[in-house]
Amino acid sequence: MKELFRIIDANINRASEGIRVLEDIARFYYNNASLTEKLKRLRHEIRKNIMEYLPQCISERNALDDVGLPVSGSLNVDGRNDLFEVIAANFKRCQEALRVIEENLKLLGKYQLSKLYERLRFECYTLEKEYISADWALEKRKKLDTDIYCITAEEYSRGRTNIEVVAQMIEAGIKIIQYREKDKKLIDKYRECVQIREMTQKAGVTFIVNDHVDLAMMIRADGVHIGQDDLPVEKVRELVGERMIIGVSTHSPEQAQKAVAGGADYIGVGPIYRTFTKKDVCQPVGLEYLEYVVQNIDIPFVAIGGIKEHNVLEVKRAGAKCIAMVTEIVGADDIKAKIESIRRRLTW
Ligand SMILES: Cc1ncc(COP(=O)(O)OP(=O)(O)O)c(N)n1
Ligand SMILES: Cc1ncsc1CCOP(=O)(O)O
Ligand SMILES: [Mg+2]
Repeated sequence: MKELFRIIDANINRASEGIRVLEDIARFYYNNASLTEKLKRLRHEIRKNIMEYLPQCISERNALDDVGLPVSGSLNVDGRNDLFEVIAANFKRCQEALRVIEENLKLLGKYQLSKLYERLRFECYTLEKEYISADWALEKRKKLDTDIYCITAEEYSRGRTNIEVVAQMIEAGIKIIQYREKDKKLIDKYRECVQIREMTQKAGVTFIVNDHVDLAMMIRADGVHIGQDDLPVEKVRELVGERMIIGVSTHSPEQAQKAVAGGADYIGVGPIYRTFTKKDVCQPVGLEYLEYVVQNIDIPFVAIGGIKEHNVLEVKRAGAKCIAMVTEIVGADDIKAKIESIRRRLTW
């Protein structure tokens, strides 16, 4: 039975290390004092309660002869490159370890202590929920909290590539960029999106891909924008998961309500004015529909369609906080100067 202490020892370490990873992300990445404190308390509880058996645990420890070591070294199970995956994996690691401790304490006849580790495991489930909600709140909601939503369109970019245009948008301090290209081959869109993902990631800019859910997922975009003729938002949500932003184009109150009910994170509201940028565009919806959205819809929205420097203030005064422009920006002589000029006007 003394081998059971070896199992308990390994799992106390596993659980504490998992919590430590989560604690440091909460502390240094999210600056979340409340979660940091709760995780620290949990980590101390995990270690403190086994103290009386620490001598047995240590004497059974034999890391060098661990038959599991070569196996875990040869499995490629740690290829995580997303913070969310790291968080999810470490909660699982900790919960599994606590379960193992619990079962082995039972085998040793230590029922009271086993119950205590069961309680710690349940605390861990609750903390996971709190942690992930805090993570989403930070990662998702802030992303539409910006004035100008930029959208690419190489055919109107005066010979500049999308990459050059995006670089200038980023330099001008734009915080959200959508990749929208209608006529390129999918493989070319993919290659451009890979580059733009890298540029936006480095600059802390939110990156949305228009139309292609698969492409958005593949390049780890922050979100995807879909139209009325695309797949239903509920189904897109099932595919992309909770972390990705979903934007939905709307042209009427009914469509807005449906998008909200379906779980959209934001809606596009437009076309406000006449536009020639979109080939299959519907009639302008005018400021009237925008005003309906301002008063009745409580998710973020972006006004779009025919918006230029000369009419942007009117759109803002009708209640739009976030305004999308395609040709006015990508077609400008000097993109940075144009953005600065629009921003000055928005402060009038
Ligand atoms: C922010 C934003 N709003 C609306 C649209 C238009 O989307 P959709 O109706 O699917 O038309 P296309 O852009 O795909 O032609 C958008 N892209 N972005
Ligand atoms: C994509 C889209 N959706 C509604 S209008 C529009 C195009 C807007 O382009 P512009 O800002 O050049 O009028
Ligand atoms: Mg579309």
